[in-house]
Amino acid sequence: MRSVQIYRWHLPMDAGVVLRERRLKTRDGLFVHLQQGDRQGWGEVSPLPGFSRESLGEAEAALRAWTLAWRDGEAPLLPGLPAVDFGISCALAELEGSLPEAADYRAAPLCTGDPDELFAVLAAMPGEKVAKIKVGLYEAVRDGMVANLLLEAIPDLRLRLDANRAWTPLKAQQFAKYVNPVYRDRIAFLEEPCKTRADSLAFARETGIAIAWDESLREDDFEWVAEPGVRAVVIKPTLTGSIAKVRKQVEAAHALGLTAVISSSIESSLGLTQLARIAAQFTPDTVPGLDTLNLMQAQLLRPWPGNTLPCRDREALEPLL
Ligand SMILES: O=C(O)CCC(=O)C1=CC=C[C@@H](O)[C@@H]1C(=O)O
Ligand SMILES: [Mg+2]
Repeated sequence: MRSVQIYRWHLPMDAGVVLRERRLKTRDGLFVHLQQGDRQGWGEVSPLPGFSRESLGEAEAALRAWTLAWRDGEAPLLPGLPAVDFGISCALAELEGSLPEAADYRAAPLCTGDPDELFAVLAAMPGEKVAKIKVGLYEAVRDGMVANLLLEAIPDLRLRLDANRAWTPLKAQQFAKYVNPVYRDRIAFLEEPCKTRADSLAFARETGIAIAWDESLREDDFEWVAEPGVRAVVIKPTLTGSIAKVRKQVEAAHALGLTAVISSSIESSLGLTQLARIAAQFTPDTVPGLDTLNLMQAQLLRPWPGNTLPCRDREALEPLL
Protein backbone atom coordinates (compact mmCIF):
# COMPACT_ATOMS: atom_id res chain seq x y z
CA MET A 1 0.00 0.00 0.00
CA ARG A 2 1.42 3.36 -1.02
CA SER A 3 0.27 6.75 0.19
CA VAL A 4 1.56 10.18 -0.76
CA GLN A 5 1.25 13.86 0.03
CA ILE A 6 2.65 17.05 -1.42
CA TYR A 7 2.98 20.10 0.83
CA ARG A 8 3.48 23.72 -0.07
CA TRP A 9 5.34 26.11 2.24
CA HIS A 10 6.56 29.68 2.44
CA LEU A 11 9.38 30.81 4.69
CA PRO A 12 10.09 34.47 5.43
CA MET A 13 13.69 35.38 4.65
CA ASP A 14 15.98 37.57 6.61
CA ALA A 15 15.71 41.17 5.40
CA GLY A 16 18.18 41.99 2.71
CA VAL A 17 18.72 38.64 0.96
CA VAL A 18 19.39 39.69 -2.64
CA LEU A 19 19.90 37.14 -5.39
CA ARG A 20 20.90 38.22 -8.87
CA GLU A 21 19.76 41.75 -8.08
CA ARG A 22 16.35 40.55 -6.87
CA ARG A 23 15.26 40.76 -3.27
CA LEU A 24 14.10 37.36 -2.01
CA LYS A 25 11.41 38.08 0.58
CA THR A 26 10.16 34.53 1.02
CA ARG A 27 11.53 31.16 0.06
CA ASP A 28 8.70 29.11 -1.42
CA GLY A 29 8.82 25.41 -2.03
CA LEU A 30 7.25 21.99 -1.87
CA PHE A 31 7.84 18.80 0.06
CA VAL A 32 6.90 15.38 -1.15
CA HIS A 33 6.14 12.62 1.34
CA LEU A 34 6.09 9.02 0.17
CA GLN A 35 4.94 6.13 2.30
CA GLN A 36 4.98 2.41 1.60
CA GLY A 37 4.04 0.03 4.39
CA ASP A 38 6.04 1.16 7.40
CA ARG A 39 8.71 2.96 5.35
CA GLN A 40 8.61 6.61 4.42
CA GLY A 41 10.67 9.32 2.81
CA TRP A 42 10.66 13.08 2.46
CA GLY A 43 12.04 15.23 -0.31
CA GLU A 44 12.26 18.97 -0.95
CA VAL A 45 11.41 20.56 -4.29
CA SER A 46 12.23 24.25 -4.18
CA PRO A 47 13.48 25.76 -7.45
CA LEU A 48 15.56 28.84 -6.72
CA PRO A 49 14.24 31.96 -8.51
CA GLY A 50 16.84 33.43 -10.83
CA PHE A 51 18.89 30.21 -10.78
CA SER A 52 16.55 27.29 -11.57
CA ARG A 53 15.35 26.75 -15.11
CA GLU A 54 11.93 25.60 -13.90
CA SER A 55 9.36 27.73 -12.04
CA LEU A 56 7.66 26.58 -8.86
CA GLY A 57 4.42 26.12 -10.85
CA GLU A 58 6.12 23.87 -13.40
CA ALA A 59 7.78 21.93 -10.61
CA GLU A 60 4.47 21.44 -8.83
CA ALA A 61 2.73 20.11 -11.96
CA ALA A 62 5.56 17.65 -12.65
CA LEU A 63 5.73 16.58 -9.01
CA ARG A 64 1.98 15.97 -8.86
CA ALA A 65 1.99 13.81 -11.98
CA TRP A 66 4.96 11.74 -10.77
CA THR A 67 3.62 11.36 -7.23
CA LEU A 68 0.14 10.22 -8.27
CA ALA A 69 1.58 7.69 -10.73
CA TRP A 70 3.88 6.33 -8.00
CA ARG A 71 0.96 6.09 -5.58
CA ASP A 72 -0.93 4.04 -8.16
CA GLY A 73 1.82 1.45 -8.23
CA GLU A 74 3.73 2.61 -11.29
CA ALA A 75 7.48 3.17 -11.47
CA PRO A 76 7.39 6.54 -13.26
CA LEU A 77 10.55 8.04 -14.70
CA LEU A 78 11.86 11.18 -13.02
CA PRO A 79 10.36 14.22 -14.76
CA GLY A 80 13.72 15.73 -15.76
CA LEU A 81 13.31 19.06 -13.93
CA PRO A 82 16.35 19.35 -11.63
CA ALA A 83 14.61 20.50 -8.45
CA VAL A 84 11.87 17.90 -8.86
CA ASP A 85 14.28 15.08 -9.63
CA PHE A 86 16.35 16.05 -6.61
CA GLY A 87 13.37 16.04 -4.22
CA ILE A 88 11.86 12.82 -5.52
CA SER A 89 15.21 11.03 -5.43
CA CYS A 90 15.72 12.10 -1.79
CA ALA A 91 12.27 10.84 -0.81
CA LEU A 92 12.88 7.53 -2.60
CA ALA A 93 16.35 7.19 -1.07
CA GLU A 94 14.97 7.71 2.44
CA LEU A 95 12.20 5.23 1.75
CA GLU A 96 14.65 2.64 0.42
CA GLY A 97 17.18 3.35 3.18
CA SER A 98 19.94 4.35 0.73
CA LEU A 99 20.54 7.84 2.13
CA PRO A 100 22.60 7.25 5.28
CA GLU A 101 21.70 9.22 8.40
CA ALA A 102 25.32 10.23 9.00
CA ALA A 103 25.72 13.85 7.97
CA ASP A 104 28.44 16.46 7.54
CA TYR A 105 27.11 19.39 9.53
CA ARG A 106 30.28 21.42 9.11
CA ALA A 107 29.51 24.37 6.90
CA ALA A 108 31.94 26.91 5.56
CA PRO A 109 30.64 30.13 7.16
CA LEU A 110 29.24 32.39 4.49
CA CYS A 111 30.08 36.06 4.73
CA THR A 112 28.10 38.43 2.55
CA GLY A 113 28.97 41.66 4.29
CA ASP A 114 30.84 42.70 7.37
CA PRO A 115 34.24 40.95 7.67
CA ASP A 116 34.32 41.76 11.42
CA GLU A 117 31.47 39.30 11.97
CA LEU A 118 33.37 36.63 10.08
CA PHE A 119 36.37 37.31 12.26
CA ALA A 120 34.40 36.42 15.39
CA VAL A 121 32.94 33.27 13.83
CA LEU A 122 36.36 32.07 12.67
CA ALA A 123 37.96 32.75 16.02
CA ALA A 124 35.43 30.39 17.62
CA MET A 125 35.65 27.72 14.90
CA PRO A 126 37.34 24.48 15.90
CA GLY A 127 39.48 22.49 13.46
CA GLU A 128 39.96 23.43 9.82
CA LYS A 129 39.14 27.08 9.27
CA VAL A 130 37.47 27.61 5.93
CA ALA A 131 35.10 30.42 5.08
CA LYS A 132 33.31 31.68 2.01
CA ILE A 133 33.06 35.34 1.07
CA LYS A 134 30.91 36.87 -1.63
CA VAL A 135 32.97 39.22 -3.72
CA GLY A 136 32.03 41.36 -6.70
CA LEU A 137 29.29 43.19 -4.83
CA TYR A 138 31.44 46.19 -3.97
CA GLU A 139 34.66 47.59 -5.38
CA ALA A 140 37.09 44.88 -6.52
CA VAL A 141 39.86 46.70 -4.68
CA ARG A 142 37.91 46.51 -1.42
CA ASP A 143 37.33 42.76 -1.95
CA GLY A 144 41.05 42.25 -2.46
CA MET A 145 41.88 44.18 0.69
CA VAL A 146 39.35 42.23 2.79
CA ALA A 147 40.64 38.87 1.52
CA ASN A 148 44.22 39.93 2.15
CA LEU A 149 43.43 41.23 5.63
CA LEU A 150 41.70 38.01 6.70
CA LEU A 151 44.45 35.79 5.30
CA GLU A 152 47.06 37.89 7.01
CA ALA A 153 45.28 37.93 10.37
CA ILE A 154 44.31 34.23 10.55
CA PRO A 155 47.28 32.12 9.44
CA ASP A 156 45.40 28.79 9.24
CA LEU A 157 42.47 30.24 7.29
CA ARG A 158 41.57 29.03 3.82
CA LEU A 159 39.16 31.17 1.87
CA ARG A 160 36.58 30.32 -0.72
CA LEU A 161 35.50 33.35 -2.69
CA ASP A 162 32.54 33.67 -5.00
CA ALA A 163 32.32 36.41 -7.63
CA ASN A 164 29.32 35.00 -9.50
CA ARG A 165 30.81 36.24 -12.79
CA ALA A 166 30.70 39.84 -11.63
CA TRP A 167 34.10 40.99 -12.89
CA THR A 168 35.55 42.17 -16.14
CA PRO A 169 39.14 40.94 -16.61
CA LEU A 170 40.32 44.37 -15.47
CA LYS A 171 38.31 44.31 -12.25
CA ALA A 172 39.48 40.77 -11.54
CA GLN A 173 43.07 41.98 -11.91
CA GLN A 174 42.37 44.90 -9.58
CA PHE A 175 41.17 42.37 -6.99
CA ALA A 176 44.22 40.16 -7.40
CA LYS A 177 46.61 43.08 -7.12
CA TYR A 178 45.62 43.57 -3.49
CA VAL A 179 46.12 39.94 -2.47
CA ASN A 180 49.70 39.35 -1.41
CA PRO A 181 51.16 36.62 -3.71
CA VAL A 182 52.29 34.60 -0.67
CA TYR A 183 48.66 34.25 0.48
CA ARG A 184 47.17 33.38 -2.89
CA ASP A 185 47.53 29.67 -2.37
CA ARG A 186 45.29 29.91 0.70
CA ILE A 187 42.46 31.02 -1.52
CA ALA A 188 41.07 27.50 -1.83
CA PHE A 189 39.24 28.73 -4.90
CA LEU A 190 37.50 31.74 -6.38
CA GLU A 191 34.18 30.79 -7.96
CA GLU A 192 33.48 32.15 -11.44
CA PRO A 193 35.48 35.39 -11.37
CA CYS A 194 34.58 36.62 -14.86
CA LYS A 195 31.68 36.68 -17.26
CA THR A 196 33.16 34.09 -19.59
CA ARG A 197 34.97 30.84 -18.84
CA ALA A 198 37.85 31.90 -21.07
CA ASP A 199 38.37 35.09 -19.04
CA SER A 200 38.17 33.17 -15.76
CA LEU A 201 40.78 30.67 -16.99
CA ALA A 202 43.06 33.51 -18.10
CA PHE A 203 42.66 35.11 -14.66
CA ALA A 204 43.72 31.87 -12.93
CA ARG A 205 46.73 31.55 -15.23
CA GLU A 206 47.85 35.12 -14.76
CA THR A 207 47.34 35.43 -11.00
CA GLY A 208 47.98 31.92 -9.68
CA ILE A 209 44.62 32.10 -7.86
CA ALA A 210 42.73 28.83 -8.31
CA ILE A 211 39.19 29.04 -9.61
CA ALA A 212 36.06 26.89 -9.32
CA TRP A 213 33.12 26.33 -11.62
CA ASP A 214 29.61 26.81 -10.32
CA GLU A 215 27.28 28.31 -12.97
CA SER A 216 29.45 26.82 -15.76
CA LEU A 217 28.76 23.31 -14.58
CA ARG A 218 25.12 23.64 -15.53
CA GLU A 219 25.66 25.07 -18.99
CA ASP A 220 24.91 22.79 -21.90
CA ASP A 221 28.38 23.07 -23.41
CA PHE A 222 30.26 22.31 -20.16
CA GLU A 223 32.86 19.57 -20.60
CA TRP A 224 34.57 17.53 -17.92
CA VAL A 225 38.19 18.20 -18.80
CA ALA A 226 41.16 19.13 -16.65
CA GLU A 227 42.14 22.76 -17.14
CA PRO A 228 45.09 24.52 -15.53
CA GLY A 229 44.01 26.78 -12.66
CA VAL A 230 40.69 25.02 -12.01
CA ARG A 231 40.67 23.43 -8.57
CA ALA A 232 37.04 22.73 -7.69
CA VAL A 233 33.45 22.44 -8.80
CA VAL A 234 30.49 23.59 -6.75
CA ILE A 235 27.57 21.19 -7.10
CA LYS A 236 24.13 22.49 -6.16
CA PRO A 237 21.85 19.44 -6.22
CA THR A 238 18.58 21.44 -6.46
CA LEU A 239 19.92 22.93 -9.71
CA THR A 240 21.46 19.65 -10.87
CA GLY A 241 18.93 16.85 -10.48
CA SER A 242 18.70 13.43 -8.89
CA ILE A 243 21.08 12.06 -6.27
CA ALA A 244 22.36 9.68 -8.97
CA LYS A 245 23.23 12.64 -11.23
CA VAL A 246 24.92 14.44 -8.33
CA ARG A 247 26.94 11.31 -7.62
CA LYS A 248 28.05 11.10 -11.27
CA GLN A 249 29.20 14.72 -11.20
CA VAL A 250 31.13 14.16 -7.98
CA GLU A 251 32.80 11.12 -9.54
CA ALA A 252 33.62 13.04 -12.73
CA ALA A 253 35.19 15.82 -10.64
CA HIS A 254 37.22 13.43 -8.51
CA ALA A 255 38.43 11.56 -11.61
CA LEU A 256 39.95 14.86 -12.81
CA GLY A 257 41.51 15.53 -9.40
CA LEU A 258 39.08 18.35 -8.65
CA THR A 259 37.48 19.08 -5.30
CA ALA A 260 33.69 18.67 -5.40
CA VAL A 261 31.78 20.91 -2.99
CA ILE A 262 28.14 20.06 -2.29
CA SER A 263 26.41 23.39 -1.93
CA SER A 264 23.09 24.91 -0.99
CA SER A 265 20.48 26.48 -3.25
CA ILE A 266 18.96 28.04 -0.13
CA GLU A 267 16.84 25.02 0.76
CA SER A 268 14.84 24.80 3.98
CA SER A 269 16.36 22.91 6.90
CA LEU A 270 14.80 19.69 5.57
CA GLY A 271 16.64 19.92 2.25
CA LEU A 272 19.81 21.27 3.86
CA THR A 273 20.09 18.38 6.33
CA GLN A 274 19.66 15.98 3.41
CA LEU A 275 22.44 17.81 1.55
CA ALA A 276 24.62 17.38 4.64
CA ARG A 277 23.95 13.62 4.43
CA ILE A 278 24.72 13.57 0.71
CA ALA A 279 27.95 15.45 1.40
CA ALA A 280 28.94 12.98 4.12
CA GLN A 281 28.35 10.13 1.68
CA PHE A 282 29.98 11.49 -1.50
CA THR A 283 32.47 14.16 -0.41
CA PRO A 284 33.52 13.18 3.13
CA ASP A 285 36.85 15.04 2.87
CA THR A 286 35.39 18.39 1.83
CA VAL A 287 33.53 20.94 3.95
CA PRO A 288 30.20 21.48 2.18
CA GLY A 289 28.85 24.94 1.32
CA LEU A 290 25.66 24.80 3.33
CA ASP A 291 25.72 27.89 5.53
CA THR A 292 22.48 29.42 4.26
CA LEU A 293 19.94 28.46 6.93
CA ASN A 294 20.36 31.70 8.82
CA LEU A 295 19.18 33.64 5.77
CA MET A 296 15.73 32.35 6.79
CA GLN A 297 13.56 33.10 9.77
CA ALA A 298 12.51 29.53 10.56
CA GLN A 299 13.35 25.86 10.01
CA LEU A 300 10.94 23.23 8.68
CA LEU A 301 10.30 19.66 9.95
CA ARG A 302 13.91 18.73 10.70
CA PRO A 303 16.18 21.08 12.60
CA TRP A 304 19.82 21.57 11.71
CA PRO A 305 21.76 20.48 14.82
CA GLY A 306 22.60 23.41 17.03
CA ASN A 307 20.60 25.95 15.03
CA THR A 308 18.40 28.11 17.22
CA LEU A 309 15.81 29.23 14.64
CA PRO A 310 12.28 28.00 15.50
CA CYS A 311 11.36 24.76 13.72
CA ARG A 312 7.86 24.61 12.21
CA ASP A 313 6.16 21.22 12.06
CA ARG A 314 3.83 19.55 9.58
CA GLU A 315 0.85 21.71 10.66
CA ALA A 316 2.62 24.75 9.16
CA LEU A 317 2.59 23.12 5.72
CA GLU A 318 -0.26 23.29 3.22
CA PRO A 319 -1.25 19.83 1.91
CA LEU A 320 -2.03 19.88 -1.81
CA LEU A 321 -3.50 16.41 -2.36
O1 LIG B 1 28.14 27.74 -1.60
C1 LIG B 1 27.88 28.14 -0.43
O2 LIG B 1 28.74 28.09 0.49
C2 LIG B 1 26.55 28.67 -0.07
C3 LIG B 1 25.59 28.81 -1.20
C4 LIG B 1 25.77 30.06 -2.02
O3 LIG B 1 26.74 30.76 -1.87
C5 LIG B 1 24.77 30.39 -2.99
C6 LIG B 1 23.62 29.68 -3.07
C7 LIG B 1 22.60 30.05 -3.94
C8 LIG B 1 22.70 31.16 -4.69
C9 LIG B 1 23.82 32.07 -4.61
O4 LIG B 1 23.50 33.29 -4.05
C10 LIG B 1 25.04 31.52 -3.92
C11 LIG B 1 26.09 31.25 -4.99
O5 LIG B 1 26.22 32.10 -5.85
O6 LIG B 1 26.76 30.25 -5.02
MG1 LIG C 1 28.37 30.67 -6.74
